[in-house]
Amino acid sequence: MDIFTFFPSWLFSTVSILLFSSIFIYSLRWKKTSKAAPNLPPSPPRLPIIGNLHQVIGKNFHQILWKVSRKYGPIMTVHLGATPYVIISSSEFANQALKTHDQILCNRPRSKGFKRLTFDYKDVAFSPHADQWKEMRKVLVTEFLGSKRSRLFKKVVDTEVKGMLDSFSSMPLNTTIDLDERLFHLVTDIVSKVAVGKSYREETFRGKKLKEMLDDLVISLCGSVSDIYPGRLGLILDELLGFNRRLEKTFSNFDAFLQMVLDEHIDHTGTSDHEKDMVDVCRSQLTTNEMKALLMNVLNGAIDTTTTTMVWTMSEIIKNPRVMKKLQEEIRRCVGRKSSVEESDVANMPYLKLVVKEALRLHSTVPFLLTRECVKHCQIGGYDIFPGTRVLINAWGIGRDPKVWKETASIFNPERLENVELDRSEMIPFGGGRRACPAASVATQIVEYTIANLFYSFDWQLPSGMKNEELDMEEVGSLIVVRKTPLSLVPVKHDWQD
Ligand code: HEM
Repeated sequence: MDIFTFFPSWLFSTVSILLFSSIFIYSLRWKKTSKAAPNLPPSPPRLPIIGNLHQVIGKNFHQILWKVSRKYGPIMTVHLGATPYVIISSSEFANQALKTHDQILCNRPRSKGFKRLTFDYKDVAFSPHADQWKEMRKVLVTEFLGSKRSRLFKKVVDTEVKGMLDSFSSMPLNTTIDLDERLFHLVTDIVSKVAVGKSYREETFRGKKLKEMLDDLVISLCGSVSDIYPGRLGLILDELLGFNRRLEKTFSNFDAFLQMVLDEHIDHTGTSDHEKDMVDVCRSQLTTNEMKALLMNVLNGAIDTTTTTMVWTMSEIIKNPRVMKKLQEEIRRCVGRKSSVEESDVANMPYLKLVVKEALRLHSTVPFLLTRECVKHCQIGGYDIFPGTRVLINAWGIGRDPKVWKETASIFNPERLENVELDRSEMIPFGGGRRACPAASVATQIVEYTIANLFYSFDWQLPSGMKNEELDMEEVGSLIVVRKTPLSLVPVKHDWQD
């Protein structure tokens, strides 16, 4: 008795075909999956629940992860809480992320803080890569950073820088100035006057000054536990730790402040075109929430970054008397005897440009570029990056990488950049690709112009006979890297008889 006795032959053939084809398909799929077994970036050992948090929390995140990358490689995965982050620490892989895969790594992750403080992703910096982002970036570039506002920018920068120089000149001899504070005032006044027509720096709003509101904003943008513990645990912890309450308070204060700013623009209709600030020109193109989100980006993105870049540049010049002498010779030769440097003079100061660039190389004030999120599978350095993966690029480390900048990487030497073409993400203080900082050129010009004026009019000394070379350069901060101790200097009016 054979099997055919019980089953009709057609049924047997059908079952056999089905069986063989499923074995075939299964084996193909198995082959395919085993071939596609993900090749994930190496990862340092981590603890349950907290991942690698204990290694980075409370420390200079960029420095710690730079050290870890020396052991685990220029692309690695670290776990912050329950969320893996791919960390890129070489110009080669940064170039792959920002140029080759720019279209794939152009998203920003969603976050409770971002969502609330950007009025539901109406801004440029934190919104996902979508049409809304494109539109808002276009408005920012044309209405704030572009040629339409350049006349106002020039006038405001000129007036504010000259006002600062005059205030230094009128101080009693040997007065020590806190440059961190003074340059913060300068940049706040410039940015506020171009964006909203006046500086609100001295005003108090709901018991807070603008600086305090901006500091609260940064904490609330990044402090949500649910960003690294998605799901119920994060939500509960945000509530228990008071994050939700703080976020609402920060939002409510900032929203009310921005509403007041917008209300004050209602009767600005008569302002002439070149006197119009950003709000004047954008109000008719944007909804109220879009306008507020854009202002949030401008105030939050422009002030601390530009101030800190000026402070680090000054610090490096002061610490290196050879550079200071050469720079002052260039500026004074170029300008001659005038009351101050004009904007057009700066074009003839190649050494100044190298000095600012070299300071940006060593001091990426935003040490990690704003977090990217992968939208489609790609490979970097041969490792798989899957959709949804968060990617952090260590711009601070890349600017100091001895593989690119040789063993003298950490030494401030502007001449190293003379006649050097940089096109492979060797230094990325403004990021790269479509999400790069749209203000790189404007910010650099403001820094160059301010530095030129400071070193034209004054010879700077450290207080209490401290030697220049002894200036402390210790850093603090993870979102923005600032000096640990303020930069205190004594301005000495330059004596042209010398
Ligand atoms: C020296 C000063 C500045 C530095 C070092 C700096 C640095 C950066 C960096 C590193 C990024 C992230 C780029 C990336 O993810 O690839 C960024 C983004 C951004 N910056 Fe700046 N920035 C500066 C000044 C400014 C100013 C003056 C503004 C004024 C509006 C500004 C507005 C923005 C915006 C809107 C973004 C987000 C771009 C996007 O996601 O499309 N920044 N900046």
